Amino acid sequence: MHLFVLLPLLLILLLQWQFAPLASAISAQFPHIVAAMILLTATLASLMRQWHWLYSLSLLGSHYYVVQQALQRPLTDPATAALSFTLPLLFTVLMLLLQLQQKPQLLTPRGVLLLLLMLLVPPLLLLLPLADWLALLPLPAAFFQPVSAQFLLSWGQLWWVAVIAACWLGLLNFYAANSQRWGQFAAWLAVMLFYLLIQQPQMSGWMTLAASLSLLLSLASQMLQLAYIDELTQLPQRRALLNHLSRLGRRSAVTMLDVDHFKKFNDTYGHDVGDQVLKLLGSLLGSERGLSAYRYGGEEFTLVFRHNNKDTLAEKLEQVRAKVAEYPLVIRQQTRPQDSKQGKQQRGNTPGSKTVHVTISLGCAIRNPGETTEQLLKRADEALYSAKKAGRNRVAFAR
Ligand SMILES: Nc1nc2c(ncn2[C@@H]2O[C@H](COP(=O)(O)OP(=O)(O)OP(=O)(O)O)[C@@H](O)[C@H]2O)c(=O)[nH]1
Repeated sequence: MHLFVLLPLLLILLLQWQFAPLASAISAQFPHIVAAMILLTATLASLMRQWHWLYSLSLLGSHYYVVQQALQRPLTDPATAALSFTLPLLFTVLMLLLQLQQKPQLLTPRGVLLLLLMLLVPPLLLLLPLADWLALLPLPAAFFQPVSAQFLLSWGQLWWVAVIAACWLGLLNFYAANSQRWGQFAAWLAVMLFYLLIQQPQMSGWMTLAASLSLLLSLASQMLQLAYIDELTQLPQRRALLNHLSRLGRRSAVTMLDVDHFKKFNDTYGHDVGDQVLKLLGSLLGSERGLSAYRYGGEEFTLVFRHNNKDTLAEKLEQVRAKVAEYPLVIRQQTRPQDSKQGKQQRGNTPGSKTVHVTISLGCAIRNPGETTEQLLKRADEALYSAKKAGRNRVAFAR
């Protein structure tokens, strides 16, 4: 869950209700502050070569521009009312498009097209006779009724916003979405909240500010993820391990573990299948309780324990070793037929998959008084070496 991306929204609402003088001092600088925040986030994203963030930031910017240009009039004006009905719908469609599709590289024809779409489509609405078109729609009058005198969002809008928010949240959770997707959801929610609170002064500025801050937070979280999390195994990597080791307590232990005969495994089944093994190992180790697992590099992993009880350690490590050794790895047939006709003929005739097992060796070192983490890691590595020498698929403790 990346619900922290909603923090700017909550803080801004709190600021408005509890610290009104500060809020009005900030809002006096709108729209400059809002534009600066969008530009700052876009600059950071570009510096980090995360170009695909520019799509949602452009959409946010162009939406804000249209709101500034055409939604500052009373909603009793039919053209303004029609725009306030259509613009959130268009914003939602474009945000969902960004959310659902694989984002292309920016400097490709598809990338440039997508960027132009995000920048130009919202302002295009200003040129269309929206009020005339809406009058032709066979929708019941209740659909356009405002929810209340305070909340001018119509019942129809409230319905679709609620349904989309619920489905979107469900999908984000179901697919364990990354922080960028959560950031886009938070940005969308902030913009929708603007339409709900459209009567309040400066709401478009506040909510666009909240949306861009959510995108900034999710960008920062993605960068941290890239710096600390290994993409293949989804375990924290060596940099995170060194960080952990730098604040390791006196009562602690470190285990180095390594897949046995992994070179041979790669040679036999291919590097891709080898990657699948590391991925699986990552998820097995990551779900173990009472330890912190890291990918040290290659096919080596490190487990850090916050205690130095040798019996408990031996029991736990033996459990891990056995779990990996007993886990059945299903390897799918690698050589696919070139054409589909041949494939149809082959289907069912060839053995489609095969089950294999891998084993790991583990070397554990319990921290000695006054020992540095480098010495501790070195002893764990030596213990691993002795486990390998003693025949592999076993746990060895350092002396
Ligand atoms: N598939 C895959 N293989 C990797 C990765 N990182 C390292 N390897 C392979 O891991 C193998 C490590 O081989 P060795 O260090 O010789 O060790 P081993 O074959 O496991 O033998 P022992 O450790 O002595 O049991 C090499 O073939 C590397 O190419 C990776 O990310 N993916």
